[in-house]
Amino acid sequence: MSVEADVDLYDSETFAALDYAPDGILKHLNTGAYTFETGATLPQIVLGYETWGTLNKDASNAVFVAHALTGDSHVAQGASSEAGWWDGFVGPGQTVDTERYFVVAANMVGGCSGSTGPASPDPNGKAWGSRFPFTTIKDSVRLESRLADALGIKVWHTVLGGSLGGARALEWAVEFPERVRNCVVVAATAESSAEQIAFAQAQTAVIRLDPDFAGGDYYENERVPSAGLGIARRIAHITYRTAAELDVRFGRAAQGAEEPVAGPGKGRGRYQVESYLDHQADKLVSRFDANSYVVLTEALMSHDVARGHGSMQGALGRLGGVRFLVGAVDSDRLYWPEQSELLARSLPDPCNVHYITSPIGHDGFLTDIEQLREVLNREILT
Ligand SMILES: CC(=O)SCCNC(=O)CCNC(=O)[C@H](O)C(C)(C)COP(=O)(O)OP(=O)(O)OC[C@H]1O[C@@H](n2cnc3c(N)ncnc32)[C@H](O)[C@@H]1OP(=O)(O)O
Ligand SMILES: N[C@@H](CCO)C(=O)O
Repeated sequence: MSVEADVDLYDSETFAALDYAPDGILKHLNTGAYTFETGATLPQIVLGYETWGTLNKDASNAVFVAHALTGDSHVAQGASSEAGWWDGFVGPGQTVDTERYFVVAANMVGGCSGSTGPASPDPNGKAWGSRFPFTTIKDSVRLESRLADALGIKVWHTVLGGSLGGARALEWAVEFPERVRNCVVVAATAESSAEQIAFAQAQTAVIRLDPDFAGGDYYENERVPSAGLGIARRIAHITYRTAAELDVRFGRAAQGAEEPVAGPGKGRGRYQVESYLDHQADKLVSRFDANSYVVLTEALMSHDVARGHGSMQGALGRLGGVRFLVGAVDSDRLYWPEQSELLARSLPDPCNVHYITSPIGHDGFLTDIEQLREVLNREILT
């Protein structure tokens, strides 16, 4: 059970009393009106965020952790009863040591975990639904800069993330190079490739084709687009793992007593791997909003540091003052290591890519992030 405190940016006294405590508990900041990159304006954007540790006197120990597509601000357990998704990596005495660093994580605008998104009410109390503006990663970091302002953080010691979170970390550096000392980009790229856009489009298309999607305005209906969201997750989850892992884990085995090769008059059972995908789909459907999935997926499709800077070189060339650590999963078939290599050699100070060795593929940035502990603690979080 999370304690929630609503905090208004403009009520600085209340904010000062609440901003640093307790660890891992969801808080809200009303950042006011915001005009999105594409020109639409919403009268109010609230960011849900969590913090761990204490900001030091000169505000030089702040670390921003950016979550991935279906992640959230609950990076580490802290004082909450719920485990965090990077427990063991972020926490007291961990790689990102919350006894030394003040860690901040914000739920991305457009999501469904505490920040304003399509399910949030408009001024008349009706969910934004289909009227929620197209959102980009640049929007995400521009809004997060208001949170940094409110917390008194002029410069992040480090911005850090994997996958969509890595894209957010990189955009932080591109948008605000003077506000980022170190940038850690894991399993992410400088732009979404044609193949990444293609995988994503298959997911958003299947959600939109679910009759229960109702054009995005389903919040007052009895049914929500669970089927479409579940299929989107299945497509996505296959890209997060590898053929080799699925073969070793499941092979062609049947799920329990189910018979995938059915005789006459028999219903067909499932292979284990089908049951596994069904489970991954059901889990996401139980915790995620379909509109948010579309908004965040399309934000990732739009990812291109070059936009507004002429070219990738134009965007990255300005980052001479930022120290980078680029990480990749060696078996990642969604965010190809070659793309991380391209990013690393396109930086003003070209660097090596540090590899997570894992048979899992893209999700290795979640399951095996500890492999970056040594290099992170040697080069960045020293
Ligand atoms: C950045 C973020 O996304 S943070 C937010 C948390 N993120 C997520 O939850 C994302 C979705 N999950 C994932 O991406 C992955 O599950 C990870 C990366 C978190 C964990 O990976 P792994 O430890 O390798 O878990 P794995 O993929 O094996 O899944 C295990 C689940 O599959 C289930 N499972 C395994 N085999 C089968 C099967 N044959 N039939 C049905 N279910 C199965 C397990 O029971 C387990 O269920 P549970 O998660 O409900 O306990
Ligand atoms: N499993 C991760 C992978 C996406 O990067 C997620 O759902 O956010």
